[in-house]
Amino acid sequence: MATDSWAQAVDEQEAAAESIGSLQIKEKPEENGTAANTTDSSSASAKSEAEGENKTAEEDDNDDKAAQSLLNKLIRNNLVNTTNQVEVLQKDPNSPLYSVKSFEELRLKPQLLQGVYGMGFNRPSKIQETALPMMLAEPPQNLIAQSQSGTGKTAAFVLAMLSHVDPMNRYPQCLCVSPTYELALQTGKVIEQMGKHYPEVQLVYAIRGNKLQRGMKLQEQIVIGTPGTMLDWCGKFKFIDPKKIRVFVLDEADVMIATQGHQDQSIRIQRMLPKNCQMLLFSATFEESVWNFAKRIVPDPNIIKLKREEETLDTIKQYYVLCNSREEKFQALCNIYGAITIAQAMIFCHTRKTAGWLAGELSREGHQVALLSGEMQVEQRAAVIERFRDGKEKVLVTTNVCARGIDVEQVSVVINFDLPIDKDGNPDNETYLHRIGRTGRFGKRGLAINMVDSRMSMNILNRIQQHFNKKIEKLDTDDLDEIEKIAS
Ligand SMILES: Nc1ncnc2c1ncn2[C@@H]1O[C@H](COP(=O)(O)OP(=O)(O)OP(=O)(O)O)[C@@H](O)[C@H]1O
Repeated sequence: MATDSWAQAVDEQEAAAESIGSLQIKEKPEENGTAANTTDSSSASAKSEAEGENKTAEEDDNDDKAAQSLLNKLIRNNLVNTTNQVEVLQKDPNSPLYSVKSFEELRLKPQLLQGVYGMGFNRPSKIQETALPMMLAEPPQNLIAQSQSGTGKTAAFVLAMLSHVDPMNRYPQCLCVSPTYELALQTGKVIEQMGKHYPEVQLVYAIRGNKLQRGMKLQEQIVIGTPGTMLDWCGKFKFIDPKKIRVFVLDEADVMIATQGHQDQSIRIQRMLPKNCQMLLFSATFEESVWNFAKRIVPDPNIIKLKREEETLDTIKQYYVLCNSREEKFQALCNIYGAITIAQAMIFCHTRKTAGWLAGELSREGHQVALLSGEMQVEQRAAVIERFRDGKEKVLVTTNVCARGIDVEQVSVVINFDLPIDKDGNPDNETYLHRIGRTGRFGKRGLAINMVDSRMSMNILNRIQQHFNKKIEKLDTDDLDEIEKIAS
């Protein structure tokens, strides 16, 4: 069912490689802080400089306190969820959490129903209600599915894998590939929780550092991992017999396709799978060229696609703060620090270098922050995420390595210290959506605050607004009335 057209599409794509720019490797950004971080003599900058000169230090201090207290209020108000907010949303046909069906009507195995209810889920979300019948149909059908961040995609494909496994067979039957180590671990946890009452089904992690003895054959039915290790386990080490795989899931499928290394590895795995293996591709975003490529590699797919205006979640309020330089952004961040630590916050930087610098400066100011970036050892990264998830750290400074999938319910604020841009300096709309989607999980409210420090970054912000056709309001921390209005 799966392999031929994927391979063919890849060959075609390789032949046409030069013309498909968006499917080429996205290099790790180097310190470009550069364009975005250097001061620009924009009129906005000049205005705020002039205003700054007219203030005494004492007035500045008062402004900071007032701004901070109002921001606190704003964040608190955004955080307050009525207890039945999710239930209300699930009855609103316009909400991505809406469903007409119950989990029982989705005909899940009793052990899985127990797992679902054990996790505190009452009703399926829209993507769960729509995708599950397609994924559980006989004969199995392929699916490419898009749904907003935090709307339950992981739970949907985890339920599909658990439903398809034959627990009597002691060998891998489902493979799930994630782009990062952290995400693979997190998805594994969901499988463990959801499969809690189905102990015959076992899971193993194909991730760096999980060393197996040569020659051994895995007995676990589900393998979750990152593409490189998964490929080695299927090919080089033969721990997995790929011919016995019935379900192949690509989580964050667009990045798996758009990043050359991941794409090559995923394709090489996919080429080893049987023709009737079910392919499931999930993401919150699919850029047009990636979408077209996905449709060519997945035979006869069912498709669930969002309209552009549906991609952003209304539950996440978006603002920007105007500054003059990187130092001013840092100062603005210090001013609102008290407010963002009411719950938990993630601060995104464009490069590892900026993230390291920012975490260092915040620590020097006496703020407790955690840092997570790509050059850290994977075990260190897992430990940082765990501490953050447990609420031991309130603020996580990071890069795009954490932009996708990470699900920490208490995150109420996302700050884009640097706006997301691609290697050509254009807005990276998909990454923007994934980053702000770290807040507002499953109907929770969230705040996204974008720090703008130059004419160039203002231009990027405007293009992001145009792309999603969604206004990003200015957050003027000097304007008490305005903030009161937002807060109410
Ligand atoms: N039916 C449900 N009822 C209540 N909570 C749910 C339900 N489905 C999922 N959740 C919870 O909602 C949160 C977000 O779900 P999940 O991580 O599956 O979203 P996602 O769509 O995969 O997000 P992302 O696009 O960021 O990867 C999780 O904490 C999950 O436990």
